[in-house]
Amino acid sequence: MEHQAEKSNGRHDSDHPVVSFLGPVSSYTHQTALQRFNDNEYGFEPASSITGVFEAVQSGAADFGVVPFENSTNGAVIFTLDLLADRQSMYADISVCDEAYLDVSHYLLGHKAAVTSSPEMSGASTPTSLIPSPLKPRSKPLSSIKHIKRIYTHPQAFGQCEIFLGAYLKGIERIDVSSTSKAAELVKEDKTGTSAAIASSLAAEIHGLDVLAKAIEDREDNTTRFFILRKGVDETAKHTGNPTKSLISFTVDHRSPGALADVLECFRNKKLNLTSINSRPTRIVPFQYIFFVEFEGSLRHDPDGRVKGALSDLEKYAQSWRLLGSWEDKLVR
Ligand SMILES: O=C(O)C(=O)C[C@]1(C(=O)O)C=C[C@@H](O)C=C1
Repeated sequence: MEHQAEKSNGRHDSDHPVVSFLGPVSSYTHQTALQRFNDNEYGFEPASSITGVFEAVQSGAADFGVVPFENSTNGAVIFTLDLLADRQSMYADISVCDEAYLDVSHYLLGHKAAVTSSPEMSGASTPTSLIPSPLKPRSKPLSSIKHIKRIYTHPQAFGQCEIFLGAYLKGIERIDVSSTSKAAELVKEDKTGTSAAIASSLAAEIHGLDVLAKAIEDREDNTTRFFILRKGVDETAKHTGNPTKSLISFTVDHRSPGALADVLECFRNKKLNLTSINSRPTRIVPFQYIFFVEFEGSLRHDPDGRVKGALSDLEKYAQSWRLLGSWEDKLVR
């Protein structure tokens, strides 16, 4: 039976706008794309990297792009921040037009050991003076995983499963790959049966892998936030009356004391709540940064002019800045 998510559906006719996502199929980004865009109305195209999604949107090969932005357990997705930093002005037309949240539950996938014994290990770490009360993993292996010699996944997923990995797979080689679904693909290809992937239950179904452990994420509330990208701004979009958020990037003069505080003050003065702040190296001068600030509000619906006011004040303190987009706040509080 073909799974709905097995199709990247490859529709390219003008009737179907194309959505580019970090693939291959069954990645969490793919699942988010399917959740956000109706399968009958859109074509879905996997990209092999987050860069590929940005390129597809900037070139017009795709109408929309879906990229991970941050995870509630492990923080910012630096690949996406680096692309939004756009140091070489390669993605000048890209804007963030929406966000989507996905509950992320990771599975350990692989091939069951030829002789299946019980899962032996208790998962209880020995308390040490340094860690007197080690955290207990939320789940345990369903069968023995003693044969596992290497684990593949996306670096974000490793960071979300540290307790389980520390308890049951300590010291096992970790191999970073471009997505969790790529990891599942590689494990399927490894005929030695000694590789495992951290990926979704959907990836297990699609690649026909054995589930060695379920729900191995450190926290039950593990959630990833994704951005929806498009080229330019949809001037026809109607304001729904729901709360909005915006994202800007900026640089400041690093020799000027308080320059960053001055920029942040622009938002405080206009009573605009900040919802996230991140930074990445400029890669021009060591230890100088491009900052990202997300705030509640939108320039396109700004009845009391607070956003306009903050952005015009910011002109005085930022060396350079860019409004990366505004969208409807989708966080369920
Ligand atoms: O690897 C995937 O499946 C992805 O869609 C990427 C990604 C991420 O970069 O955060 C998405 C959700 C999870 O947080 C882990 C990985």
